[in-house]
Amino acid sequence: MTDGPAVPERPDGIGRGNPLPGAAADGAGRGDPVSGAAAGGVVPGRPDQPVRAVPGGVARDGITPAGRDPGAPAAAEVNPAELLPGGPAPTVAAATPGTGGGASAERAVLRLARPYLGRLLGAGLLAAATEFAGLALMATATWLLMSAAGRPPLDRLTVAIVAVRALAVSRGVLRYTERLAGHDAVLRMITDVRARVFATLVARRDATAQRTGDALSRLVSDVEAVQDLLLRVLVPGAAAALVSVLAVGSAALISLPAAGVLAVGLLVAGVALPVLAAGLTRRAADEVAPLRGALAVDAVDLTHGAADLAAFGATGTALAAAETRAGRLARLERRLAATGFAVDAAGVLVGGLTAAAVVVVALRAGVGGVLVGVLAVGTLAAVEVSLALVGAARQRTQLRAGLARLADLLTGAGEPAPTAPAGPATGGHDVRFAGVTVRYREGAAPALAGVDLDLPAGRRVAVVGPSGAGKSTLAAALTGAVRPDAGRVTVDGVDVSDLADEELPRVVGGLLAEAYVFHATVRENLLLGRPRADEAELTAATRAAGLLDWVRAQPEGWETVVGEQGGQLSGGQRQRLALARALLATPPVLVLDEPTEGLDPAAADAVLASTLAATPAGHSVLLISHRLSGLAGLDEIVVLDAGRVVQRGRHEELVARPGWYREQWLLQEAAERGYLALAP
Ligand SMILES: Nc1ncnc2c1ncn2[C@@H]1O[C@H](COP(=O)(O)OP(=O)(O)OP(=O)(O)O)[C@@H](O)[C@H]1O
Repeated sequence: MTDGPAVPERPDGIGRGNPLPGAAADGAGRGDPVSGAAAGGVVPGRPDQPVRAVPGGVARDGITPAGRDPGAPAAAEVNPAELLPGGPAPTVAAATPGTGGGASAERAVLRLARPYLGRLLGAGLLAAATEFAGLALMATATWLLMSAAGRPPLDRLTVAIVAVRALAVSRGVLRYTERLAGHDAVLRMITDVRARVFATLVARRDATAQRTGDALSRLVSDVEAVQDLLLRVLVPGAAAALVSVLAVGSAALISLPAAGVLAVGLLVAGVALPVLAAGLTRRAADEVAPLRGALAVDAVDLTHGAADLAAFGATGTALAAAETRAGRLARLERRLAATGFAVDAAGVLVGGLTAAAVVVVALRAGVGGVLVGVLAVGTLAAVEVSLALVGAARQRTQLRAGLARLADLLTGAGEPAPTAPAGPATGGHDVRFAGVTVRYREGAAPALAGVDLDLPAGRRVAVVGPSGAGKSTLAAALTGAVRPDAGRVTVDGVDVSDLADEELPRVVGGLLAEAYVFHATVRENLLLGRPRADEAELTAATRAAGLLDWVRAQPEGWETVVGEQGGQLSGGQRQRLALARALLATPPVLVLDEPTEGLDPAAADAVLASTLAATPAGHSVLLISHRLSGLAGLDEIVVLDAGRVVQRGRHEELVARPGWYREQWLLQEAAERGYLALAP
């Protein structure tokens, strides 16, 4: 707080509703860098359950405000597609969340590969050609060596010699082009996927967007799972299957029975072993991706929250919890590696046995010595190629969890539904709180108790009151982050909870607590408010928020990068940037939770005045404020205390009456003028 000693301090503010795109608090809530004690719930003085976010707000102690379905999908107010250079994303079909539905998650993710299908197919064919060239090289070289042992005339060997050279060279060239084509296709695709994941995370209102470690893991590991799925599973898997068929066909030209034995060996190596490998590794693999995500969260929490953990004497406990998780991950990875080695060894055995069986069968079928050698070596090479399917199956199993998480994310919030405000929303809406009671926990004192409030179109109301009075809960009830236990919050007569997730943000929006500023340019941060805003609109909003002079003073102007979490800005500049973004969105019902926090009194007055002036006439404003200065122009001021409305009226009426408002106003006035000693 910067408003002087007379202004009550805020509590840590956990549970502040935050329904805006990009306004997700980085962690559990205001002033809580420990992100909900994710590292095992170790923060003293806090319940040991992790903080859980509900759409639009974070519930402490894993308790969702009564009545709110924690599983309800969050709406993406910003259309992620519009943030991307490539235009709208292909729709991702529903994947079963958290699924056993690895295949459906795969399908959902693979839909993203559609634009790159041609390139991927090319890469697959090149991979098959590479493998087949290797197989043919082995077989031809064997024929050449064995034939040469009989010292035939050179011209009988010439074709084979040329073929060996050609195959050796072409194999290298093919391998190179296959890698080039495969990586080119996949890197193009995952760049796109990563951008979509980022945009989706930005737009989400739930826990995913609140946990930077988890978000990082999604952006890195889960997206890499897509890369691995294509490069290490599908492309080599398809190539191995194709080459196996070609190998059996080639062997059949020499001996049908030998080809039959080879087919059986290839089926064991290419089908049975992969199924076995997948089965053996599935359970451990399913645990690995979430554990990696949790460890990433631990790392972020331990780093960002180091000072707080140390201050609370909780560093040791937090480290121990993270180490336990790391130990579990290491054990799982060791188990996966051991299983992998065992299956690989079985694969080598299958290769040897198949080659031996092929030799026996070929000899019995009367195949000549040189060709038996060719069949034996060809079999070894073919089985080796098909063993790629074992690796692919194992890899696929390990990717399931990451892919499912990714599919969940993109399915839940990545749909390019036209939820973003395309331009200034016009027309006002009537908001009404009728007897609203909110209780965060059964038996606890209500955060709001029977609150009535009218906010018709065009009206401007301030909600003030001491810390913990329920001001933010009031805003959260309006944004749908908290559902009342009793009473109703309605917009144009429709209960807020009956409005579709994407409907409400079109009507109600603004600046809520701890708006998040992204490690991006000023322009990009602002465009979250209105993706298609033009220069004039950016300028107007930034001017109203009191940030325009600063932007103009920067050498990079709008393109100034603001640093991670807006770290290269002062607290006041961050707040103004967030405010400008909220103003750009121009929701018909503008909620402003402490819009001038972090600004000095003069700047706060100026910014509040220009903000109110910038709000279109028909739009209503719900202003939550600790500062009482600058409220004189508002239609109504509602004073909350312990969840109840204790005073209401216009500024001049309230300062004339004894009560909390008058006392605080005098106190703040005195404090701001530096006359604290004279205050009553
Ligand atoms: N998610 C939550 N879980 C449990 N209790 C909560 C939660 N959020 C708020 N509360 C409690 O509800 C009451 C009202 O909190 P609220 O944040 O609405 O107050 P406020 O007036 O906005 O306070 P401040 O001005 O300090 O931000 C407080 O007692 C607070 O501890």
